[in-house]
Amino acid sequence: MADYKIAPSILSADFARLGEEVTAVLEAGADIVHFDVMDNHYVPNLTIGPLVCEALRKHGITADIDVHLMVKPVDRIAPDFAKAGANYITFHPEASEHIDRTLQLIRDEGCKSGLVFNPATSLDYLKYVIDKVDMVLIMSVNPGFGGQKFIPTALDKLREARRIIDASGYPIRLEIDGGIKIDNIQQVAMAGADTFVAGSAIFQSENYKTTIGEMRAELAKVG
Ligand SMILES: O=C(CO)[C@H](O)[C@H](O)COP(=O)(O)O
Repeated sequence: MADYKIAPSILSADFARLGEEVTAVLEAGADIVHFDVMDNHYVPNLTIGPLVCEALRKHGITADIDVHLMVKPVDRIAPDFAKAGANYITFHPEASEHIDRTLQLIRDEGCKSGLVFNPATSLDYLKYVIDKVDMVLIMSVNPGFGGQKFIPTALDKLREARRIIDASGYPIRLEIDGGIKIDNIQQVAMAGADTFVAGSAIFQSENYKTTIGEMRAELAKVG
């Protein structure tokens, strides 16, 4: 089977019990912690910052933390997340003044860097910086809120991103985020995704282990 990773988005967790919630999804079989950062400027919502990332590390979370920055500007805050224990830091190209510089800044801070593509954002942004990218994140909803419906045009974009990544020869992960459920995870894997962000589908389910197990069973059908 391909190296699939399931990344619960803590946006849908119970924030009053965040440490316990993250521990619970990891014990239930999740691979990566997806950490959504919103600034009420680039997106119309406000969430959490580096202090919370650091608190998760202090709580004993050792899994990779994948910080998705929905903030503008990017360069001022990215190093703070590196210091707080992030492993991946991804950002939206429209939110950075100098995309190449921001990617390099994240790598210089010791993290893996990535670009996030909104439903209407072209993958052209990848062309001249692909050597500095460790993750491509395709948004299958408009960013800002959990629990939205999957936008089907993301499937074509995933296929295009998969072609670009494979042609580049770089070991870049291809992540999908927004409206991912047990009943569509197989389809997005077939379109080329290898990393699956799921917020409401996991955190609003009765049993995290059963839900993650069912997601893995769907992925196993892809091979
Ligand atoms: O980045 C996000 C929203 O901007 C969230 O990660 C995403 O929407 C996950 O939530 P759900 O799985 O409930 O759609």
